[in-house]
Amino acid sequence: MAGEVLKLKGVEIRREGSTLLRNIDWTVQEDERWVIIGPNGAGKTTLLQVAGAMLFPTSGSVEILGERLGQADVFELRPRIGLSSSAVADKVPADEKVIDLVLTASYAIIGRWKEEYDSTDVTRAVELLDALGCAHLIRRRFSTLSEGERKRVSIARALMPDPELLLLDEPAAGLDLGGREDLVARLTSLAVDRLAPTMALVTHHVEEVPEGFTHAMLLRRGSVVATGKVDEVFTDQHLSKCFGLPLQVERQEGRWHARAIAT
Ligand SMILES: Nc1ncnc2c1ncn2[C@@H]1O[C@H](COP(=O)(O)OP(=O)(O)OP(=O)(O)O)[C@@H](O)[C@H]1O
Repeated sequence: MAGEVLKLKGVEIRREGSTLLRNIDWTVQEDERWVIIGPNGAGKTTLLQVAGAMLFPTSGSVEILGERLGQADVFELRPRIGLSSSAVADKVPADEKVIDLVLTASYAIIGRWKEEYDSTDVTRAVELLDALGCAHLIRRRFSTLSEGERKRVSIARALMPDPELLLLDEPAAGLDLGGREDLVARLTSLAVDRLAPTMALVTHHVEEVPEGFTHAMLLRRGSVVATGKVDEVFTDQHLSKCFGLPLQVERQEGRWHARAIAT
């Protein structure tokens, strides 16, 4: 069996009297691809921040890539994780160039300073941007990009350190229909690539789940509604409970669709 990449036990996050995550148990094996779904405010981004070693739990234990959060050096751990999130994008300095934003992922830092990069790093960054359809944006300032362009650049950045764990927070948000379908196709290729990193993807929509994603967790108000293999988790009953309205879900040619049932 492949190794454990993530192991969360009894994780709670509390802030200002609110419980953002409640008693979360989550184990992710190396060859698994996870999707985390839930309504606004369910705690999805918070969970991904924990998995990305960006947030420490108030209680419970977290192991990431065999390292225990609280004991491990996060500055050594973070470059092993690729995280694409608007929480990262929001921290980018206004004058940061796209190429520098991707390059600095090698050190898991934001904002180019005096670090040295060799030609191999630059070539890799350019190739990743090209693969995500962003070659023409290399010299642009990140702050001037459209929402969809930012998403693609953020994914290139997340892949730059050749991560062992890839975390994507709402990668399709803000993309137009063509952009969404293009991204879903790229993630499908990545999901079935045996050499690709272990992945966890956050979304609000089952329509955005790429084929090849093996497992799902449904979150509502900080608690797990259902977790396990995608086929067993994506049921009318589980999704209706998760989103708080009667839903019907179906799978056609590998893609999922959900809609409200008229009452
Ligand atoms: N510092 C804080 N203090 C109090 N509540 C907070 C704090 N930070 C986040 N929250 C709340 O925690 C909840 C979970 O937030 P989170 O961003 O993880 O949800 P989400 O599922 O990603 O939501 P969305 O789908 O809207 O992006 C939200 O209700 C949010 O308002």
